[in-house]
Amino acid sequence: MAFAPGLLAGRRALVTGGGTGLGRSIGRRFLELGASLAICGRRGAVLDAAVDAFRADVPGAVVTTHPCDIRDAVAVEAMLDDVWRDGPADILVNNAAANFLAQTHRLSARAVDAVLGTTLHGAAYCTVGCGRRWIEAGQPGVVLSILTLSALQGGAFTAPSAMAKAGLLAMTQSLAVEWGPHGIRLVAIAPGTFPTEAAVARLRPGGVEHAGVPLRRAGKHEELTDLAAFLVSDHAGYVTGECVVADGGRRLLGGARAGAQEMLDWTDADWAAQRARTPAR
Ligand SMILES: CCCCCCCCC/C=C/C(=O)SCCNC(=O)CCNC(=O)[C@H](O)C(C)(C)COP(=O)(O)OP(=O)(O)OC[C@H]1O[C@@H](n2cnc3c(N)ncnc32)[C@H](O)[C@@H]1OP(=O)(O)O
Ligand SMILES: NC(=O)C1=CN([C@@H]2O[C@H](COP(=O)(O)OP(=O)(O)OC[C@H]3O[C@@H](n4cnc5c(N)ncnc54)[C@H](OP(=O)(O)O)[C@@H]3O)[C@@H](O)[C@H]2O)C=CC1
Repeated sequence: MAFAPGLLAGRRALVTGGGTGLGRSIGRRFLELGASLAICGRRGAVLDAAVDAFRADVPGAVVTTHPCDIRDAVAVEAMLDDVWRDGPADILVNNAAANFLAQTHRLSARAVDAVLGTTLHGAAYCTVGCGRRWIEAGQPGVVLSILTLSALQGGAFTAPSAMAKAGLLAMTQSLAVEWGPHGIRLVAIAPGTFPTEAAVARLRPGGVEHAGVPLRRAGKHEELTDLAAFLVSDHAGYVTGECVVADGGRRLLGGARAGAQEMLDWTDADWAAQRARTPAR
C-alpha cells in the first residue's frame, strides 16, 4: 500500500456510478484508506452487490446506497438529503456517465439528451447540490470529476460525451475560483484506457489495442484510484482547478507527433537505415 492506511480517515465520499467499473474501484480504494462511502446509480441491485463486495474486501467498511437517476434534478436533491442524513459528505466524485459509439449526424435528440443529461447535467446537479450544502454549513469539500481525453481534444463518434466532459472541465476551472474562498477544491482526472466491462463493450468492440500508447499497455485500476485518493486528500490541498491526464502518454502521440507511433517499434537496424538516409552536409 503506497499511502498511509488512514489517508482518508474521517472523510465521507459520495461516488456517483459507484456500483460498477471505475467508480466501484475508486470507492473500494477510498474505503481501504479509511473513508466512509455513499454510492449512487440507477440500479439498486447493482449497488447492493457492490456493497457486499466492499464488505468482503474491506472488513468494517461503512457504505450507504442511494438509487438515483442523476438526470433528474429533483431526484438528485432528494438523494443528497438522504446522503446527508447520515452526516455530511465532504468528497464528491462525479464518475457516472453515459456514452456509446455513433455517427453524430444520425443521433436523435433523445440520444443527445441521454448522454448530456447524465454526464453533464447530472454531474452539475450533484456538484451544485454539494457545494451549496458545504457553503451553507461553512465546511470545506472536494469535487473530483472523471473526464476523458476527448474533453481536451474532441471525440469523433462520441461527440456528446466529449462535449459533456469538456463542460465538466469548464465547471472545474470556474468553480475552483468561485468556491476557493470557501475552502472547496475542484479537481479532475482525464483517464486514457482503463478496461471496464462497459467501456470495452460500448467503445472498443474490436478489443483494446495499445499501438497508440507510448507505455504500451492499458492503465491498471489501482493507478487511477491512487491518483484519485491523492487528489482528494489533504496532500493535494493546494491543487485546485487542475485536470491530471493518466493515459500512458497517448495524448502526446497524436497531432504533430502522429508519425512517431510507428517509430516506437523500429529496431536498431531501422534506425541505422534512417541515419544512412540522412546524409551529413
Ligand atoms: C477499455 C476501453 C477504453 C475506452 C476508452 C475511451 C473512453 C471514453 C470515455 C468515456 C467512457 C464512458 O463514458 S464509459 C461509460 C459507459 N457507460 C454507460 O454509458 C452506462 C450508461 N448508459 C446507458 O444507460 C445507455 O447507454 C443510454 C442510452 C445512455 C441511456 O439509456 P436509457 O435507457 O436512459 O435510454 P434509451 O431509451 O435506451 O435511449 C435514449 C435514446 O438514445 C438512443 N440510443 C441509445 N443507444 C444508442 C446508440 N448506441 N446509438 C445511437 N442512439 C442510441 C435511443 O435510441 C434513444 O433515442 P430515441 O430512439 O430517439 O428514443
Ligand atoms: N473505462 C475507461 O477506460 C474510461 C472511463 N472514463 C470515465 O470513467 C467513468 C466510469 O466509466 P466506466 O466505469 O468505464 O463505466 P460504467 O458504465 O461501469 O460506469 C458508469 C456508471 O454510471 C452509472 N450511471 C449511468 N447513468 C446514470 C444515471 N443517469 N444516473 C445515475 N447513475 C448512472 C451506472 O450505473 P447504472 O447503470 O446502474 O445507473 C454505472 O455504475 C465515466 O465517467 C467514464 O466516462 C473515462 C475514460 C476512460
